[in-house]
Amino acid sequence: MNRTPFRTRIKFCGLTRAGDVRLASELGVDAVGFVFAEKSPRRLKAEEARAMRQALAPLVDVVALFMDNSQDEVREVVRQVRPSLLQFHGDEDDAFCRGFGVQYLKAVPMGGNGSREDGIALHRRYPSAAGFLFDSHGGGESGGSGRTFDWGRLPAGLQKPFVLAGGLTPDNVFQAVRDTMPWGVDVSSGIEAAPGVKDGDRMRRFVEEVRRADCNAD
Ligand SMILES: O=C(O)c1ccccc1NCC(=O)[C@H](O)[C@H](O)COP(=O)(O)O
Repeated sequence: MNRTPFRTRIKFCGLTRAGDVRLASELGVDAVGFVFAEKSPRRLKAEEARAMRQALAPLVDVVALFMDNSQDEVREVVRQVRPSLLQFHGDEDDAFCRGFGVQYLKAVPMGGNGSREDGIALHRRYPSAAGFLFDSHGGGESGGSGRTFDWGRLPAGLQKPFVLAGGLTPDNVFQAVRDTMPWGVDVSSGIEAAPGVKDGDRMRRFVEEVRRADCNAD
């Protein structure tokens, strides 16, 4: 039985309820994402995220997600929530993203008819990034859309880990992992009953399907 070279990491994003945070931990996800982007229906206040952090089991990371938030807003979330990773979804540059003393992922818009991103150019633009998150939004648009993009447009020449996002569900994530072999996968809408309200059965099935893809157990 051939296996993927490593265990595909899983990030559940846009959690707003402590019970969903606890269940995500127990299902074995690697990270939960708290959204602080202003336009998001899943947006949290720093103190809400800090409180929800208490529901996390050990060995599960917190990712704080921003979209062109101010430096003060990011600093306040870092102070209160203590995320292990930041995710920047807007037009933030490398100098801004690395300015908080926390590793970061840069979200890369793959929606619209933009030209295929060049991996080398991405590394030059974001030399401090720990990795990239390729998502289905267009430039300047929010994430959490529930839409996929053409995975064949993922850039070549990437030297850093990448996370695949955008419209993943329990029904397509097996193929997404097999087709793209990402470092990790990220999901929000695909495990929801409503924006910010996660569905336990969809959460469980999503994790099972990623594990099945890793074991290549067709
Ligand atoms: O999730 C949001 O509401 C959101 C709002 C503004 C900027 C980014 C946002 N989410 C970014 C994420 O990492 C999502 O998990 C990602 O876009 C995938 O979302 P989905 O297609 O719903 O699985």
